[in-house]
Amino acid sequence: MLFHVRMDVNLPASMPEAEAAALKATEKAQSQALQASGQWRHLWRIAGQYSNISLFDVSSIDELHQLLSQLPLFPYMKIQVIPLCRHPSSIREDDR
Ligand SMILES: O=C(O)C[C@H]1C=CC(=O)O1
Repeated sequence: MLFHVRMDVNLPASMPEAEAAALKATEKAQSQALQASGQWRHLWRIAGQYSNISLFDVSSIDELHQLLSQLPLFPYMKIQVIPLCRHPSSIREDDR
């Protein structure tokens, strides 16, 4: 199942820089492991914002929730999820 996910990150201004840097480093490692596993299929930065657009390929909405809620930055993100299904006119075999 494919999901389009938008994540907007909002770290509190009061968070010490070292704590923010550690959170971002852990998040990066976790996101790269999920990309390597194929569950986090694409990751793009939204230009000019501390936000990303991602494509997740998981077997259920519960798996997606589990995965997103375990991200280190989860407490500081607003997340929007759009479920995707195959478009009948798509020529891409992996669009499912
Ligand atoms: O930077 C972000 O958009 C938030 C998050 C997603 C991947 C990652 O490394 O951090």
